[in-house]
Amino acid sequence: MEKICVAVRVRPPTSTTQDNNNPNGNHWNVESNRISLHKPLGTPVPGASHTFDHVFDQNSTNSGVYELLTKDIILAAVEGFNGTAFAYGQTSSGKTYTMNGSENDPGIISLAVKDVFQNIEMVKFFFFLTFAKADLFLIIFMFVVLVLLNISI
Ligand SMILES: Nc1ncnc2c1ncn2[C@@H]1O[C@H](COP(=O)(O)OP(=O)(O)OP(=O)(O)O)[C@@H](O)[C@H]1O
Repeated sequence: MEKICVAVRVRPPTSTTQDNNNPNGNHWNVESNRISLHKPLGTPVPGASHTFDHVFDQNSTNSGVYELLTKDIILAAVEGFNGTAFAYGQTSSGKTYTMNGSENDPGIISLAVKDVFQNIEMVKFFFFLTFAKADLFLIIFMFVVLVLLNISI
């Protein structure tokens, strides 16, 4: 993952931003990692086409955004690296929705917290396995030594 990653997420249109002439209901056209303003439909507005590291269209989900942009930051944070994920945009653009989410589509914060605890549990489990294995090895070793001592006596 790059050190800094900038992504744009298009939110579904509201009744005031709805563009009924456009099949996806808004003026924004998303192609791969490029977003362009088309107004009217099929007419790109000059100078209003930009590329980003990622562009999520209006059908994207919070978990999709999390998987692509934030999961790696969280996994690195558990290993001790610093990382930040933040949402920026005009009012009602969907920052809170993306961060907090809804019941059906939990947001970045809850997915991140879940992953942090899941990772801690996994680290604890491997830690336990490592020491349990070491203990078992020691017990078998002592048993073999005792048996050998017994035989030689
Ligand atoms: N991707 C989305 N899918 C469905 N609904 C969305 C989406 N993004 C935003 N909304 C809805 O749009 C409304 C405004 O979104 P939200 O509150 O997240 O905006 P905001 O950027 O946090 O605004 P503000 O800066 O005013 O706090 C909310 O009702 C939210 O549920």
